Amino acid sequence: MRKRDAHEDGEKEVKKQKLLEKLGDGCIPYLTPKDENFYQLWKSKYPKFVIQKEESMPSELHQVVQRAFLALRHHGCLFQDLVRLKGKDLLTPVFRILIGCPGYTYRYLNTRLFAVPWSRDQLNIKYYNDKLSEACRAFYELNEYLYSQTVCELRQLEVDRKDASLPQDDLPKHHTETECALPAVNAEGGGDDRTQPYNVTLINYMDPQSMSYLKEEPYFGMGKMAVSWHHDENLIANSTVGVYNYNFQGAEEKPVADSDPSMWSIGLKIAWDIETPGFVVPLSAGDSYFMLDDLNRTHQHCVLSGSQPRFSSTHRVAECSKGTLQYIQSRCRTALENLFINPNNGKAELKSLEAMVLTQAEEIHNEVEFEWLRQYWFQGKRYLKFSNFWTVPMVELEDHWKQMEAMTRLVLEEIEKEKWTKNGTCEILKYMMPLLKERQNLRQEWRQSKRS
Ligand SMILES: O=C(O)CCC(=O)C(=O)O
Ligand SMILES: [Fe+2]
Repeated sequence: MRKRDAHEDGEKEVKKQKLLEKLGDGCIPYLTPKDENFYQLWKSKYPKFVIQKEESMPSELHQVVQRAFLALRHHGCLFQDLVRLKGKDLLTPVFRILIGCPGYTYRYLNTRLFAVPWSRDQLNIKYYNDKLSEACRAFYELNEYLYSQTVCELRQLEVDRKDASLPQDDLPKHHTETECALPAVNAEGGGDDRTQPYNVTLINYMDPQSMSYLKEEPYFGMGKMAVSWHHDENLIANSTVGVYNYNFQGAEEKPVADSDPSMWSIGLKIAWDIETPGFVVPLSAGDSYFMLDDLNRTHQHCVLSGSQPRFSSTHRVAECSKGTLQYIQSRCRTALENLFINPNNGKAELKSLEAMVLTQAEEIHNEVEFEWLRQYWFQGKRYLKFSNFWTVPMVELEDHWKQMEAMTRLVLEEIEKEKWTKNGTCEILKYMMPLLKERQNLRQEWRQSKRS
């Protein structure tokens, strides 16, 4: 694990313990739609959380998306992730797959997920079968739709903010139609990070009947959690998260005549605040919700389990400056620029022995090994179930990595030669040693932690 992550985890744990202490045996109140002040609380403390009810989305899109979810499940294409939380390796209770822009990845809780590419006609991607190809296309369409709705909702938010001084209804709006004839979000013009299109969706699935243990929500007593309190990580600052919810009648479940199945809900709370009541919003099949603007930063959310099996498609703007295939390929090219194959004898040589050049290559060596190759291969063959998209690039990255291994050996052989002054060797080692040590530690960590 990265040192910074460990440090942040530690700080968070201390803060959390303090909150729980302050709370003692009591619980903080939370409100649901059954409570009188629910809508007022929504408007005052959670206005950037918005729901669009099932009716507002075209019914064909519901059908296509719901069929896609079921196809993923039918073909065994959803997986529990081994994530790292507070220094422990844990399997997520929800089963997941990342779908998104070709070549994009999303990193959460020390795990990098590789997007199964969503299909656009012009792309030459071979899917394992038509059903999975259709499924990826469905999430592409859902993504376009949710993005258009996000733009509307952000505009509405801006209008509401400007009108805040004017009297308003008490009820937050449930949009039933696309209402895009509103002023632009960023009237000043220029790019607005908040309205970047979603580039990936993380699909979640859980059947509570087959989960023997789910954690109880600890602060409010909201019930069993499928996903614990968190902020979504690794997103563009202030970008919205848009989620489509689909719970359905499971095969083994016996419908009970007079008691409703308990509903799946989203819990929201203000981060590190035990004064403001929590907020629980039940979801029906086909509802979508949006965490607009900076809501994901100021608030935490959790998913409270209902009794039915449930899918969600969570669309996000992943921060991908170091997370695309294009990026890592170009990094590898940079590292390998220092490698020269002598045409006379076919031997590998280093072009430069400058400390900075060598160090950069070792940095990239670590990056491609731990952030890409090990992450990919640890997740096994899950991506092959969909398409051939990642196969060739991963073989190529591995090939680059092998060349970098050779480069490291060349440096170490080189500095053993007698011609080097002590200072020269020290200079190189001073920069390289930390990276080589990091490599050794990370290799050991991977061996230990992933063995389980
Ligand atoms: O399933 C949901 O509604 C949200 C899940 C979630 O919070 C996440 O995947 O980050
Ligand atoms: Fe989340």
